[in-house]
Amino acid sequence: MSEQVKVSLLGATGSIGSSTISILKQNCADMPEFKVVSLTAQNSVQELAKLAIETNAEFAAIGNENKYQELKDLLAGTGIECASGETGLVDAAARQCDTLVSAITGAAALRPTLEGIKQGAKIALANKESIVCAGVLFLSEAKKYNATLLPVDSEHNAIFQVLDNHKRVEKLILTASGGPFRTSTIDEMREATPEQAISHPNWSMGAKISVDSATMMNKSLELIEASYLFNTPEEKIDVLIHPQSIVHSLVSYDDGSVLAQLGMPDMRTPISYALAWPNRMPVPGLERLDLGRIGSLSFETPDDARFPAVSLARKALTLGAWAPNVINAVNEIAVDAFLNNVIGFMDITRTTEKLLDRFASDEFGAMTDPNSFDDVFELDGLARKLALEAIKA
Ligand SMILES: NC(=O)C1=CN([C@@H]2O[C@H](COP(=O)(O)OP(=O)(O)OC[C@H]3O[C@@H](n4cnc5c(N)ncnc54)[C@H](OP(=O)(O)O)[C@@H]3O)[C@@H](O)[C@H]2O)C=CC1
Ligand SMILES: CC(=O)[C@@H](O)[C@H](O)COP(=O)(O)O
Ligand SMILES: [Mn+2]
Repeated sequence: MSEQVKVSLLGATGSIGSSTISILKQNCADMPEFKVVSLTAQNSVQELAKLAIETNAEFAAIGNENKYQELKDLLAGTGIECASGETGLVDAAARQCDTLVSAITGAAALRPTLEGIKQGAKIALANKESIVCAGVLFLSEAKKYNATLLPVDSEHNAIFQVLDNHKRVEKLILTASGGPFRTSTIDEMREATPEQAISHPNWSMGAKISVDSATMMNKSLELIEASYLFNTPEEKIDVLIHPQSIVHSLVSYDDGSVLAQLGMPDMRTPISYALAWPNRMPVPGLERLDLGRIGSLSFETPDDARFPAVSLARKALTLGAWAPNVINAVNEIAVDAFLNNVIGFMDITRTTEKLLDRFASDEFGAMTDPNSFDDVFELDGLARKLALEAIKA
């Protein structure tokens, strides 16, 4: 493989961002030659500048406008162009590249990711919130601009790797670690601190997705993500607790075959798969799976009483395309409130369910599916406003 692959990376300073940079900087035989186009961050201006210089990027954008001057100063004399604010992030995504890695947290990724789609880039999609909140519109936009969506989320990447005949699929089976409270009682979960909630047993990830794993809202978002990405109704998607996070997901077919993708819990595998697709590339420093050493893998059915988030996803998909947008927006506000010690751990899912029920009630009349991205942004804003009010009340 000698062709140069131009890559832009939204969310370069995060967990996915740093795993991606480590792949891009790998120096080994039989891998594509990568050229970094744009990098972005929200606040981590020094880290962003350092990464831009190290990777010889063309362009760096910082979301927080107050950090623009600092970024400019840090990049002075390097020839690296820079920008700030949401328009800066969108400009970063608008630069011509082959692959755009979407790794910003939350629905904030939607506008810049859509810009990458408009450029017809391959979208290595780690961010799940953008497809959850915009659903079919997001897919239609990708189709319209001939942009290929390559799932990076480990479960969806696993399914993508083993899904060979959609017509013969009986079930998609998403594995879930169960998070740090898999064996905790409800009383213990009520008292859970942010520090405990972000201590994921297997994966090292950003705070928001770590809390989502702890409530299992991550699996809720992933069920919706899988439903849209693989055009599969919720009743054909199962969730299976697998505490070791070695089997990343499974697909069962109507001839009785079940295909799974396995590997150590390390995001460099799905990231490299997306970057090299339709080929594969080596990842030399990554620990290899040794099942003999691991000995046994275990599986459990999820406990809906302690983790009601998965049922919430099913309910949302049944209600209509507006509902995943609402649960995503409310969850973002509730997770933030939990991390700032404003609400308790169990209040995260409770607030989300309460707001979903409110939007589904007569108070809002018959909710309709969004016709445009403006509709998506408007509902996202309203759900956030009402969630904040509910939390303050
Ligand atoms: N981490 C993982 O293993 C996995 C992550 N994902 C998904 O990937 C996405 C990123 O997760 P992760 O890397 O863990 O998150 P992190 O919190 O580690 O990193 C988030 C990145 O996005 C930037 N960012 C945060 N908020 C904003 C905003 N409002 N506008 C613009 N940029 C912003 C951050 O910049 P700054 O540093 O300046 O704050 C940082 O670069 C999420 O959607 C997550 O669900 C999916 C599967 C696995
Ligand atoms: C690595 C990844 O894809 C995460 O989404 C991970 O799956 C989180 O673990 P949970 O299975 O605990 O949600
Ligand atoms: Mn995942």
